[in-house]
Amino acid sequence: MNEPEEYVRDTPAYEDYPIVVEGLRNAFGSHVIHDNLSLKVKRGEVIGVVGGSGTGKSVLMRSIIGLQEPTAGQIHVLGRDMMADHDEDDIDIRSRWGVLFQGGALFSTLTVGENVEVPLKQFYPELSDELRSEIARFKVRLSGLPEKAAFNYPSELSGGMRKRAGLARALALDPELLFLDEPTAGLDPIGAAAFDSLTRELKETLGLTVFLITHDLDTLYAICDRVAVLADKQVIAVGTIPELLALDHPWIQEYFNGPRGRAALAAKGDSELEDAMPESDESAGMDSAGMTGA
Ligand SMILES: Nc1ncnc2c1ncn2[C@@H]1O[C@H](COP(=O)(O)OP(=O)(O)OP(=O)(O)O)[C@@H](O)[C@H]1O
Repeated sequence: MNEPEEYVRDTPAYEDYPIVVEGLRNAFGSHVIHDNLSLKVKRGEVIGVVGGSGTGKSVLMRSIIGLQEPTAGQIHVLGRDMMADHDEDDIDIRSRWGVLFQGGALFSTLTVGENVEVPLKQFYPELSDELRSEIARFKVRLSGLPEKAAFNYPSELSGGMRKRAGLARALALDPELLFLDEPTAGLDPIGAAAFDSLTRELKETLGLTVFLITHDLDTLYAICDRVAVLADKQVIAVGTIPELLALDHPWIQEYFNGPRGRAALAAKGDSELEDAMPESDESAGMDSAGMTGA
């Protein structure tokens, strides 16, 4: 099966890195999205994934959770080789992560509670209706919604509430990994900040590892332990924000050191980070390639 020994389940490296992507290639016809892309996600971290529009952030997430079959490369999730032939264990592995897709992807004909019950029914068909409904209502509350929202249809909720409903469904099975695709897109700044706090709080209390695709600089500063930057078909750098600020890659400088980046930093009010920020016309020393795969 050509599996790198160190990432097989129950080994220390698998414990440290629940998501390991190596040499990934994705292409749609002649359109190459990823070429030799590698990324290791540490257990217990919130990793932010950023990059220009169309750089393949969502395709990367879909590859990791098995919704997109890559052309080449290796992906290990929780010690499982995602490129290997599917077997019965795949049912088990899919119950160990939760996903909040862009837009929430809720079933419009089901109530919020029924939406949360969908994965419970799929993976635990033996649960009684009563217990399943009770678990769903608990997840709704855990996501910061009033319990009565469980009885609403998605169309009856605000955009922010729908995101929380999607989060409740992502948490239905007590996952170890949480994938969030642009969770604060479309939310007002107060709603976005509240969602960020909730994500951080859930990560701390539930011990989650969070893979977070975002364009939201405030979110990066507020809750991400490290940030992975997609450009040129690869992850060109991974690190803390101060580490990324020290790189002289033009996209990274433009992103973090441009007007919106500086505004987000000022809003964060972190003097240590501000000290790490180079002057806008200064090019700092570290080579971006050196950071890749950290
Ligand atoms: N199923 C598909 N068939 C063909 N092309 C696709 C498919 N899915 C994605 N693509 C293309 O792959 C590229 C990367 O898409 P992806 O949605 O991952 O970008 P992204 O970085 O998440 O962008 P954004 O920030 O705008 O959401 C885009 O050019 C997109 O058109």
